[in-house]
Amino acid sequence: MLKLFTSTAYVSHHVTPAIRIRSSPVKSPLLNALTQLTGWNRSSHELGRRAFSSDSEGSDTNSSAIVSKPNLNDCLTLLALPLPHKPLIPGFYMPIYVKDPKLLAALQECRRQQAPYAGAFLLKDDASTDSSSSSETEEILEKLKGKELLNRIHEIGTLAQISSIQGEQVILVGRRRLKITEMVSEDPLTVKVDHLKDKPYDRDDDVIKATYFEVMSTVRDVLRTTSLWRDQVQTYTQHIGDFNYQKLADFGTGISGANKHQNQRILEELDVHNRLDLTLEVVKKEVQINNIQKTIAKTVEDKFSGEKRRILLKEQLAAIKKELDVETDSKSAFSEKFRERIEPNKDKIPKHVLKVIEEELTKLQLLEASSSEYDVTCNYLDWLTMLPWGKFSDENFDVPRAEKILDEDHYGLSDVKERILEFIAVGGLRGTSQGKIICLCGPPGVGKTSIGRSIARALDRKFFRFSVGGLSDVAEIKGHRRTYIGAMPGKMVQCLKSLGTENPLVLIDEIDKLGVRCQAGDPASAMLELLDPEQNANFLDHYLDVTIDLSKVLFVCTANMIDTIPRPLLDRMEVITLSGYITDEKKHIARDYLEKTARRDCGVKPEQVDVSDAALLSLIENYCREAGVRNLHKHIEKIYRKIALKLVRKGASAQVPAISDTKSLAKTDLESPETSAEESKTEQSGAVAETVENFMIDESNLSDYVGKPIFQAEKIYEQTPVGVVMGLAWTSMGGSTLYIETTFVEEGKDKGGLHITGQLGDVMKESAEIAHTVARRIMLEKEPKNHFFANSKLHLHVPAGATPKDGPSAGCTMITSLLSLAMKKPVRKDLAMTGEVTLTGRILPIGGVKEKTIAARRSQVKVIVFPEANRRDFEELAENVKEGLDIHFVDKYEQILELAFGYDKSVTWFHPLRKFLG
Ligand SMILES: Nc1ncnc2c1ncn2[C@@H]1O[C@H](COP(=O)(O)OP(=O)(O)OP(=O)(O)O)[C@@H](O)[C@H]1O
Repeated sequence: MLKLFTSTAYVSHHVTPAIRIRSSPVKSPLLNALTQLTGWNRSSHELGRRAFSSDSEGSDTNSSAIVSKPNLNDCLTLLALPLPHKPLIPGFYMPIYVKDPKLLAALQECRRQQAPYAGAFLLKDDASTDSSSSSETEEILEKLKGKELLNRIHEIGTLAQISSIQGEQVILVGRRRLKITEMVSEDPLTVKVDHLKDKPYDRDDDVIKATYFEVMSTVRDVLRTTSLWRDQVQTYTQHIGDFNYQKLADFGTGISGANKHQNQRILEELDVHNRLDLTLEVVKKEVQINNIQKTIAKTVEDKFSGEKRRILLKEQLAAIKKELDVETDSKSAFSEKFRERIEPNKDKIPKHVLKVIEEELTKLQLLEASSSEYDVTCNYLDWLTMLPWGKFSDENFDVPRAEKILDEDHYGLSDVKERILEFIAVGGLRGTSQGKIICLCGPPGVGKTSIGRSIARALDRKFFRFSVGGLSDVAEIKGHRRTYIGAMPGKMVQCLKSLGTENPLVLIDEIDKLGVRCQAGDPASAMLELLDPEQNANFLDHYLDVTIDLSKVLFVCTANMIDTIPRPLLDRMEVITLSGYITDEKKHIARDYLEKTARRDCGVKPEQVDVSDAALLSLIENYCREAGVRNLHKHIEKIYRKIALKLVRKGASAQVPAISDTKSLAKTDLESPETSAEESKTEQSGAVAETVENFMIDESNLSDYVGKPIFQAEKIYEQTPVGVVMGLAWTSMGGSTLYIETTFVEEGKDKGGLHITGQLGDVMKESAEIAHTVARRIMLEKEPKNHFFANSKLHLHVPAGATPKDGPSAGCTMITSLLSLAMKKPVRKDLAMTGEVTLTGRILPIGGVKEKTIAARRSQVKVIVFPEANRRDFEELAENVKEGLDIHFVDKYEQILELAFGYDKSVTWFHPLRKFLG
């Protein structure tokens, strides 16, 4: 029996509830017809002609095996069966459900009378009903009878063989095309029909042939994708006959997913070529749908396999990470890590911190691992648990050891060292050195930072340095709030984390250059909170959000001047001044420290270079006059670099040991001069030493190494001319000498006046005016007839004109310069002076006594005049600074007159003054 599973075909594309048959596919193997179909090509055309040459009548003959009785042509009056969803294509099965008992009985009667045929007609769409609702369509079918039904069905349909009737289910097999001609009876609807014949066509027409081949090839494509249809081919050809043009068209339509209208249209088409065209359209669409279906299936499959692969890889990665102990991304691993960190010193962690850690750990468990909040919490916990809660390095208050360390690292600075030792001694007695902020103040390069490092070494504390020069963002000190993206804790928390102890020595560099209050906050207040011993036991970093105890931290600040340090900060500091080095000190530092470091850094052996004392002196005097030694260090390095190059060029490098050897040698030099001397002696005695080149650097060839001298002598005049006096000034770079020059411009009755130049600040300008008034008064007192000041226009200048200057301390120098001009007498040789003067001629104290003394020595000054009030400052100076100087302390200007001009016995009005001075 023929079994074509139209229902299965519909299931794949159209779910048709009315057709509820579920038959199992035919299990017979692929037969020749399939082979023929799938292997069909143009070369087998002849075969094709033979196979498909039979016409529809012929096919009827072929199919007589199943439709043996009666002759189909006799079936002209038939029961009309309405089909709700699809017309019946000839050659295909269709199960239908007949609920009308009358119709069912009539159908059974037909079967019994050996004329098992009926007409199957597609129900037309009704505009008033929703054709898509199959249940409604069935209801309508039940109600429609007679004429009404006739009007609702298409007049062209199919002669259907009633294959079987089981209960309500009737299985029909399409045989031929029919057309209703008239109604015979109403219930059940019986009609008269004409059997339709295809229009005649030319089988050898190229176009129809080509269309046929195209339909064939497309059907083959459809069959390739659906194995089910392959079986249908076999069955179809077996029972209906080979594929002629018409049958191929019907077969293509039957297996396609075309809708009922397309199917009906093809059914009604009697022109074979047109029918083939229409079939081609629907099978092509079928191929397209199949392709889309394949793509969708593949995408879904890929997606599934990709996702599965990802999960698998993730699991593998987690396992590998766990194995390598780098498991960090899972919640439990993180929590475990944080717990492991806090567990050993849980008792030392402050309670409030421990509480926050626990809270955050609980929160971590509730968060989604992919959320940003999760990352923030992890980072926060990382910081909290990494801090050295309750960890301290043991402090060392051994004063002799500290003294040794300080001496080892720095030459001189005895007063500074003494202050530091006092500090350590106090710390030893108290058992702690906290609660103090040391501020090392002095010009650049005097060793403030390196002293800070030495203090840390002496106390056995860890060292951390951060510069606050120009810092204006408070977040640098106090951290960002955690809500900001990329938030970080402040410098202090970073310091504690990196050092791992709660009591390091923190060097805050350039505190005098702290940024000003701005939008980002007031850095001075933040610094105060950080440094103040009263406040810093509960320092609150914005990021950490829990208070931390910084009272154990020893803060050392450095500054170039104290004037710009915020007052509240300065108040809490213990200022230690480093005022710069005199030539002699610089010489020692250069010899014992800088030369050794430079030698080590350049890989030169001690016996290869000899820098003479005179060369060093010239270097200090003519190249590196500043208070510190950083520039001197650079110049010495320059010399050694040039020597290294010369050595290499001359091939001496062959004898110079490898860099690492020289480094270790140089290091030994630094650590123990005696050992290095011995070593070098031994080497000198060896064969290598004989070949080593020796460079001698003295005053004469110094410029070959460091270029032309930068400084001319500060001393412009051997003997200061009339109207010129040497003053002493202080700058943040150290002390310096400066000349005050006054000259006569023009004379005229009551034309007396003073013109001032030299980039002087307001204070210094006022000072010059005061000096003019005081000088005029003194002259009037001593020589009433001298009207020099009243009638002379004068000009006062302070070189160098490009350098801005200010301050009152040049007052006495200006008066002396004016008087020298008035008296036309130069002041005594080698004299320098400093001191503020009041209008009544009193001398007020000045600052920078040490720097000024050092500057005076540098300019070969022998006699210095200081205010009486500065006597103590001077007496505190080291002996080597004071040595060989003739210092005079004055509190009235008249005393300076005697010192400056007393050498000239012709000035009679000095004598009473000399008596006064004793
Ligand atoms: N008394 C000294 N003995 C030995 N070396 C010294 C001495 N003073 C300074 N130095 C050396 O001079 C160099 C510069 O010192 P340092 O950097 O400490 O200066 P600073 O005062 O901190 O300068 P700045 O104010 O510019 O920061 C360092 O190499 C230091 O070792």
